[in-house]
Amino acid sequence: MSSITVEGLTKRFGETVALDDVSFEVPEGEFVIVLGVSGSGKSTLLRCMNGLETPTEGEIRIGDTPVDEPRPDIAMIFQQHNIIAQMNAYSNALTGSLNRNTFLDSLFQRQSEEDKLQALDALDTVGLLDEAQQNAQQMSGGQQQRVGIARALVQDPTILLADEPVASLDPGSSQQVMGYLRTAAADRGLTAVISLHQVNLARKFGERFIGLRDGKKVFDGYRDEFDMDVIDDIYGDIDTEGMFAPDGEADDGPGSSGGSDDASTKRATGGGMGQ
Ligand SMILES: Nc1ncnc2c1ncn2[C@@H]1O[C@H](COP(=O)(O)OP(=O)(O)OP(=O)(O)O)[C@@H](O)[C@H]1O
Repeated sequence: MSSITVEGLTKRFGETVALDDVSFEVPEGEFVIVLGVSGSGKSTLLRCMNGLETPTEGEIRIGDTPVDEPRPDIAMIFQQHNIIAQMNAYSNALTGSLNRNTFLDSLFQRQSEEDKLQALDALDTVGLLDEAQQNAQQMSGGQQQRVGIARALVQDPTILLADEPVASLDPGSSQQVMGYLRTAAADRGLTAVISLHQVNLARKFGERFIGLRDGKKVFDGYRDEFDMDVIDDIYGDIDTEGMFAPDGEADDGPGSSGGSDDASTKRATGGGMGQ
């Protein structure tokens, strides 16, 4: 069972309350986007879910098992994808199998045929099979993040977490990466929790949304409830203009829901935005 339960999660760093009694459940296979301004607690939530931070109070469970350390069935994609620039896309993707192989086996690429096929399959999933032999340093930021997704898939997780995976990408690449993330999660039945700060990307690719504000959960609901009042609740007095990244001209990649992007339409027409 790869459902996620977050129960009464509080995380304090000294005097700072990064998360304040946050609870929610994510059923197996659901694709959830966490939204909030900088400092609202998104990274801390994902780091607790991945076992990288220990809750001050409360608990995270995968199925019935508490998460108290990083584990191979939970893959995490970061804003800085940390792929190895000198290695090609295939070798980078293959490092996702590190947890199943010794360091020496990995160093000399003595992984099993199954692991190697999995690396090629993961590159195919993110549209980079033809670039498998290309050095990562020659790839664009968006392609490098797609290699990061492939590496996470080779880990063979049941849970996929991504902390602002498109924060450093241009709008076109952001849409492509979100499309591939969505497709990868759907095709493999992964339970996915992705943090974002661009509202229009969230609306385009998300099905369920969790809003954090000052460490508290202020919204938890689905596309039909995620309206401008909710966006105001999450972002408060903050000017949300910059969070509506313009739509890119690049191909959206697979998985784009093509859902209406009326939030950005409202921005363009000046209607309904809380200031
Ligand atoms: N290791 C830490 N030590 C001290 N304070 C921390 C630490 N990590 C996070 N915080 C604080 O906890 C709060 C929530 O931070 P967090 O990084 O989770 O927010 P965020 O929504 O992910 O922001 P951003 O989008 O800027 O990454 C902030 O006030 C932050 O300064």
